[in-house]
Amino acid sequence: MFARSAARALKSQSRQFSSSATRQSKVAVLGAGGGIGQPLSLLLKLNPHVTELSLYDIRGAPGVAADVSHIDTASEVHGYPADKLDQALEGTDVVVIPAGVPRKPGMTRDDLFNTNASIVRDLAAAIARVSPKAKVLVISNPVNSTVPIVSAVFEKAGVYDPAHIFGVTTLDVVRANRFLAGVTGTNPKDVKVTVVGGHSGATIVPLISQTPQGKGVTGEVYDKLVHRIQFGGDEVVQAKDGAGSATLSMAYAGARFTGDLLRAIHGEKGVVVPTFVKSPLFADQGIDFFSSNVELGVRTVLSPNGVEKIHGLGELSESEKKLLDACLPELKKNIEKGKKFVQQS
Ligand SMILES: NC(=O)C1=CN([C@@H]2O[C@H](COP(=O)(O)OP(=O)(O)OC[C@H]3O[C@@H](n4cnc5c(N)ncnc54)[C@H](O)[C@@H]3O)[C@@H](O)[C@H]2O)C=CC1
Ligand SMILES: O=C([O-])CC(=O)C(=O)O
Repeated sequence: MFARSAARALKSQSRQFSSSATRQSKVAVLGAGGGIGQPLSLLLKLNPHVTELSLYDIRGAPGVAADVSHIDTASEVHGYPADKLDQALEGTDVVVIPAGVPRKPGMTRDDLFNTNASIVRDLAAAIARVSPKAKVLVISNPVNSTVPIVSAVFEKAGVYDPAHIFGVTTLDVVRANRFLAGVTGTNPKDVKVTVVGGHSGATIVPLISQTPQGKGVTGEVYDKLVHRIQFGGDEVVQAKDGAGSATLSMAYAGARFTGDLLRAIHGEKGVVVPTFVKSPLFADQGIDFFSSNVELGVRTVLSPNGVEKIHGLGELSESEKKLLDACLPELKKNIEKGKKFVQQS
């Protein structure tokens, strides 16, 4: 009896092992030659779920690919120059987009719209054509507008699955965890702040009251903490003094979110993280994209893997309700701007 159940357990274990070992995940990075793209490609080379890494940029991707490909992990790496976008996208499961220009001091993320909207639109059109089932992770700013742009392009192409398109807001979570740990003298690894809304200034809403560490943070300390989380990007832009915005922390955040999604794709249950997606939470107010905790996973409708479940916001403090009130109108404008851009294209 014991021998039979032990044999059954062993068989199921080996099936599990072989299915995860043989599952292929091809990940493409569009904008791989840039400040984020290079370290992001490096970190993805270290992820055991990535079996093939496809690096594309209008400048420098073959060089980055040659460099990263010497790292002694199992994945294959290929670099593609400007005229080889379709080849870069063929058969991809996940496409991460950090292509576009970064801010300089004095600019808002929305000031990047004129340049980045068309870059993201054109890359999205190529993904929709070549690899329509890929999960698309948008890093390029302004995220509040570029995610609606990618979604509208997919919709126009007739291949839109809202469960497959994600705005990467993980850097806001990373900052919130680090800064809250800083003011409370705790270890950031034990801090888990949910950040909701969007990804720019007042649209970034950290739910500090929902963490055990944040409960005692009030008054001026709280106000300064929230401001630092909302404007952490500006802190880096100013410190870099014209040389760009966050690249290393963003590469970490991008690799972390990609890793979370890959873990879910490879069968792990209960992977719940904030990300900016098509969302019902404030759709009745005309805001149909919103970042909140999302369970990543396997879906049975439309096609597999992606957004499994969108969580509500939970209980908010009075301060958080005010932050949310300030977030919504700005977010709505940013989303509408993205949608209108594609309609008029
Ligand atoms: N979501 C987030 O939390 C964050 C987003 N960002 C955004 O990420 C974007 C990239 O930032 P960086 O890497 O610092 O900029 P960067 O200028 O260093 O790199 C951008 C790369 O995109 C490439 N590129 C431009 N047009 C392209 C196209 N059509 N196809 C493929 N590649 C193209 C450029 O050649 C360059 O290598 C910016 O829009 C920035 O605002 C930055 C930090 C955090
Ligand atoms: O601030 C920027 O322009 C880049 C960014 O999105 C961030 O660092 O959060």
